[in-house]
Amino acid sequence: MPPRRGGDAVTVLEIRDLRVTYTGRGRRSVRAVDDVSLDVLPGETLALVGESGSGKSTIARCVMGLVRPQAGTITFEGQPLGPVDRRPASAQRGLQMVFQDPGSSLNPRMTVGAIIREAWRTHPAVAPAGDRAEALAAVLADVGLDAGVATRRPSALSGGQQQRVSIARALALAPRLLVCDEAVSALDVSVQSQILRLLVDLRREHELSVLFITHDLAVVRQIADRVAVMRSGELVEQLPADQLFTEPAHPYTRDLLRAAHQLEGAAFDSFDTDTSGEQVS
Ligand SMILES: Nc1ncnc2c1ncn2[C@@H]1O[C@H](COP(=O)(O)OP(=O)(O)OP(=O)(O)O)[C@@H](O)[C@H]1O
Repeated sequence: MPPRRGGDAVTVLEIRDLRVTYTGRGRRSVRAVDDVSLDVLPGETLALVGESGSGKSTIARCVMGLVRPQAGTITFEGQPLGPVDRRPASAQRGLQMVFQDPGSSLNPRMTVGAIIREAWRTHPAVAPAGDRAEALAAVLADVGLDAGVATRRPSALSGGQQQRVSIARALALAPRLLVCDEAVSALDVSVQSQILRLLVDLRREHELSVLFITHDLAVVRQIADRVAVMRSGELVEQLPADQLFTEPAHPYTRDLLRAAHQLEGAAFDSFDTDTSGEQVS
């Protein structure tokens, strides 16, 4: 099936009428995602925002095949996606995720080099044919890490370096879509900015599309082209990232912005009044 078109561009990820209800033992069920439809277009970063518990991570986990929706479809480059173990290798590899906490998503017993070689072992179709040491150094250089990092374990690295390793592991598989779930939330603000700049550069260099999940609207300004706003499992609004800050239509989006202003104070205001027109993409 050829990839479908959303406007003029082929849709990389198409989510239609997605519904997820969690049913805990002896507890009431939670409708985490309620008939959500979204598209991610080639080369764009779509930010999925909303307060804690609004269903953002559940959508990411459905996209990655880790949660099975009760209803709806997810299509990647025109191919409907099922649970992760039933996905073709090309779709498993083409869709990579970067988690919030690299400390727990990287195997602490493996060196950085072994972590990346393991990714290639799992997906031999994209493993380098020639000198692996050279390819490893190139992947690490892509994320701003020295080749010497390959012999170290994640615990010997800073949080920012660990997140760079997570991104390198994803990049090693030549993905087309990166799903980042609160990928900078655990980092200091200055390190956050470095990782966000790295993601912006990599998106351009590697022609990636990005689904970026965050509760932090200041982050949206730095990375997103478009924004989808979630509340209590429902999608309340989709709009260009610039408009989020200037003309949010939905009252809930305005509440989110107001809350962000109160939290971030002057630092957030400076984002809002920045008219330098500096491009991040
Ligand atoms: N495994 C689970 N079992 C039961 N309920 C769950 C499970 N995972 C999430 N939930 C519930 O589903 C709803 C949506 O959670 P989800 O983690 O998707 O939201 P979120 O917007 O990503 O929030 P956060 O940023 O806090 O993770 C919440 O009410 C949450 O408590």
